[in-house]
Amino acid sequence: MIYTVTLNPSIDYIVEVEDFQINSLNRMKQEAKFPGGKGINVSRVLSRIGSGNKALGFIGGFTGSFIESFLQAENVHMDFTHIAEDTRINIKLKTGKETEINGLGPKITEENYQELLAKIDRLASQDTIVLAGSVPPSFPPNFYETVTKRCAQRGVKVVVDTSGPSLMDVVKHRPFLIKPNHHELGDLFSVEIETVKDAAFYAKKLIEAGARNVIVSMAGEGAVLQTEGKTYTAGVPRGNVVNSVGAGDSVVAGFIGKYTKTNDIIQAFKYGIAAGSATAFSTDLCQKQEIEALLPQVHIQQLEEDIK
Ligand SMILES: Nc1ncnc2c1ncn2[C@@H]1O[C@H](COP(=O)(O)OP(=O)(O)O)[C@@H](O)[C@H]1O
Ligand SMILES: O=P(O)(O)OC[C@H]1O[C@](O)(COP(=O)(O)O)[C@@H](O)[C@@H]1O
Repeated sequence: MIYTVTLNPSIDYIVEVEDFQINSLNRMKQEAKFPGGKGINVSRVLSRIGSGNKALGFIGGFTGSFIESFLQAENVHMDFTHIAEDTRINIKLKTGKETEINGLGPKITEENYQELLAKIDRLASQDTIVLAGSVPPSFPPNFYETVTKRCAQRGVKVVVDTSGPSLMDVVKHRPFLIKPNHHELGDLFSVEIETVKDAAFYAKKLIEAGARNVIVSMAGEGAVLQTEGKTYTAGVPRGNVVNSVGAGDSVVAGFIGKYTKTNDIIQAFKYGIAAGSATAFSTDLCQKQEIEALLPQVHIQQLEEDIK
């Protein structure tokens, strides 16, 4: 079974304003509310592609109830830990450009923390855990490292999609997959990543530090998969980007859902990239048929200079 963990879920409030003016009253052209948070997005896409999964994490208040009802209606399985404060609301402002304002998130108590850890400690070697998104301010900043270490010791496959320096502490515990985008990867090494070759160079550094597979997504510019021996690149499909929120999460879901079924890393990479683009081209997260329609446009190539 695949478990996703969202420490800091959100309602993603998508607001479209035409001709946005600062310092004056703007009226919305369109609005939509979706459950958000990276692990929850991964769970929603996994459910849509028929991969059994369960969403873990913290949920609370009226915002939390909205998320639970929404997920229930989509038949996403959940085992959330309930907290006292409201789950946050993240604003995604579309004004021709995409501006995001993400909330801080509620307080998580020590008791909440221990309840979640106990659930995670029940996972076993046939399971995969996806740790995705930011760590709430009231939380131990090394949480992902702690969980990766504990899970890896029991043979659980660990997937981590987060940013910041804590990622370097995670990789030494041999996670199965990490998926930074090229900005996040660049920030880790204090460099600008502009080309697929740059991305491959720094992805190899993460492999040398312990990660087993690294996907670097570069939005419309393609993606790199670095394994322990080989480097693959993917060209992304061309299309009209409608809402790229959750595109990276869809890459993770498509990859891990396909890999769990086939054990084929290249097919999984291809499916992940098609899922990312299918989400970028739609208002909400992608549907299975949208992913599969894009598959013929995703071309995977192996780069020649592989590491040993
Ligand atoms: N302009 C685009 N055209 C086609 N696909 C895109 C575009 N932007 C994003 N995607 C898809 O979404 C995936 C993730 O996007 P990216 O912005 O790199 O990650 P994140 O959402 O984590 O920041 C890409 O690998 C690609 O499949
Ligand atoms: O936990 P963070 O880093 O604040 O991010 C949460 C946000 O990321 C998302 O999961 C989208 O992530 P991506 O666009 O990177 O795939 C939103 O649903 C949510 O609002």
